[in-house]
Amino acid sequence: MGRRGHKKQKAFRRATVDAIRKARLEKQKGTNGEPTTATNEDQATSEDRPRVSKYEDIVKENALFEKYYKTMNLVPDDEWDAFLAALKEPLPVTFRVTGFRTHAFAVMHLIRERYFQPLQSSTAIEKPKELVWYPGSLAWELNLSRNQLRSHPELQKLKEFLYEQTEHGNISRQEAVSMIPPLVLDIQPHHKILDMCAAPGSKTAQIIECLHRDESNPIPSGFVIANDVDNKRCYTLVHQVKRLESPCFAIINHDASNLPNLKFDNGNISFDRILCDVPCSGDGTLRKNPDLWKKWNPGHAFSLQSIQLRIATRGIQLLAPGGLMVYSTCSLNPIENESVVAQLLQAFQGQISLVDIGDKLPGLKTIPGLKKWCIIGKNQEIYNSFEEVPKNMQSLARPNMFAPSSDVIEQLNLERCIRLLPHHQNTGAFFVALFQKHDKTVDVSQSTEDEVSQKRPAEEIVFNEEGANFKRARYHRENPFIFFNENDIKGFWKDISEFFGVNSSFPADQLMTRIAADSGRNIYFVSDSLKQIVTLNQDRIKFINMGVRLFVRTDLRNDKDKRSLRLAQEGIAIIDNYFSKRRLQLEEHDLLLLLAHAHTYFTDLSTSVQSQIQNISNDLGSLICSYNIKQENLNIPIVFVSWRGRNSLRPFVSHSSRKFYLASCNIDQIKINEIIDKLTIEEKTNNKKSDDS
Ligand SMILES: C[S@@+](CC[C@H](N)C(=O)[O-])C[C@H]1O[C@@H](n2cnc3c(N)ncnc32)[C@H](O)[C@@H]1O
Repeated sequence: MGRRGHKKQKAFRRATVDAIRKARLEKQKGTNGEPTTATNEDQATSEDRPRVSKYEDIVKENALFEKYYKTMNLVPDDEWDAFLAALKEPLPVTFRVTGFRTHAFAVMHLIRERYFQPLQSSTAIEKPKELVWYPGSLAWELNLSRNQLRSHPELQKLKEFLYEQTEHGNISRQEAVSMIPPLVLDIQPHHKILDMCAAPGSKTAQIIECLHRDESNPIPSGFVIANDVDNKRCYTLVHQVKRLESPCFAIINHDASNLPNLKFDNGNISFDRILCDVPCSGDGTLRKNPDLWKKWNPGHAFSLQSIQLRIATRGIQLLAPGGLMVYSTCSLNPIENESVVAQLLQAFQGQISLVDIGDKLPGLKTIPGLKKWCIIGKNQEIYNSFEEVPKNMQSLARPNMFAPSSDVIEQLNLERCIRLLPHHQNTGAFFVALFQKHDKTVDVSQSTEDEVSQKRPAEEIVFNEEGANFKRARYHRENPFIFFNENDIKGFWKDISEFFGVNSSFPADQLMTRIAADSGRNIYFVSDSLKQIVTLNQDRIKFINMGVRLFVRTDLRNDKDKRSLRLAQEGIAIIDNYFSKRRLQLEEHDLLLLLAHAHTYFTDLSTSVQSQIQNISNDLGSLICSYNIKQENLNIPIVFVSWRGRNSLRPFVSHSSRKFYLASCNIDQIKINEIIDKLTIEEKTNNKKSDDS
């Protein structure tokens, strides 16, 4: 190559790298350093922000983007204008009702009766639209534009309710297309599941819900290991999944492309289901991130393919024979989609194949994966094969980024992948491929040697200041997870279990703290499998969080006194199942009083509850309160913990839960707001009194 060629090549590389660095830096500022230009999950926060005028000024055009996708016939010719127009429109709000089935149906019933019903009579607004392909009628699309909100106060009420219930965890505002990958995985309660790139975690939450689909069993045998390379984003993930109160998940912090085998059951874990939702250039999120219009550049996809391929490759290695792995991106670019899929199918030839998911979700409009694509250079030149790529670009646009020859491609069945296009059902764009590992492939759990080099656990990969090169940084160590030993169970735990009447079948050896059993501030519970996983692997994998909190230590003077442990509301599913003493069955009168006040005197409670309290014992400490709200054909069981003081009862129920319960008891919204306002004042006065005393 001549001098001029070298110069040109250098200049092109520098421009591409600069663009990537800039995009990374901007992304780092916005989302804690994720090395992608967009994720599909920032909706809840970004939509609540006031619209920034700079977004309105953004010119939603990019000649390179348009030429690239038009040339490769990404959408049929006669749909091109609709496709482009949809990409320039803001995305409607979509949400799904979260949580386990009975509860989710109760929330949905309330939303329909209270908030959707009044909207039916209005002709001026768009009615809430069900996402028909989402099971159980639990996912919806809403038009909440400013004009709509202004013109219809009922819509404003719905917005407020959704906002509060999102805080509470009953609702997840999630982009419609992002709900698809967990649905095609067909998750069962016994599955061992890995979520490789999990933060911020809306798909992890969906997976955990599927794992708990049998509500009669609060501790399913399956589990979810949710991983993310970004330490900070792992804590967002903690926040997202904690509210599901499951003892069956663990969060780990590792580079997924290099994830060591996890020891389990005398071997290594091979996962039944894997979600591989890789970092991507994110041009499928243009509707939500309009600033991508000016940033779009083919270099993004070139630079990301390698990590996408490495993560997915590790996923296939960790998949059990017969298991399923879903690969997804919110990118339109075939370099990040079909090209990665094609390379995986060729690398694991005879071991994996694509599952046809076109018809898996009836009502969902999709197009099949592409079998032909091209690459575009910065100057709008189109290349259909590597031979056409000028030398100065050959280190970026690699041969494997092009579609394989037509005879090979026919055997790969790329048409079994699905693409979601924005104009088909008013969504973002998305790509999903589902792999199945053949039954006869070698099971990684049988191998004794780790196949991958293992990273030292106290290190993570971060971007340096320019955002381009990698460096290693040390992060703080997590406290270890310490399980109750025989002495703890025979001594310390015996007292507690007698106090609360804990069923003898309760597996107390699955209780753990982050310090020592008898002095940790919180006591958590994890499933049997997770206990095994953390015990066998915590010296080599960085576990961030796991399990559900059952007890919190209060400030009572005697540290070892059973009464100094308060029951934690987040462990209520386990508590309700195993704890038989210190329980109160409320009447509606009691429930309403307790929900409306910070403290309720015993003398104000129904005579039935007063006598139950007398029968329990004079010991201060936690009580478990239950009530069944009956709504037409629905029965909503409510169980919450409260603290028995000398003369009064104090429920530990958040404001958003109180609002939900009050609404379920048919209390009017205005009245609910009044109640909560008064409660806030009461709580402040109480706090002031205790500060003063
Ligand atoms: C598209 S987002 C995932 C969204 C997530 N699945 C959800 O539904 O909420 C991609 C994630 O991959 C993470 N990531 C990037 N490189 C990674 C790697 N090498 N290993 C693990 N995670 C990685 C990013 O930190 C980011 O959180």
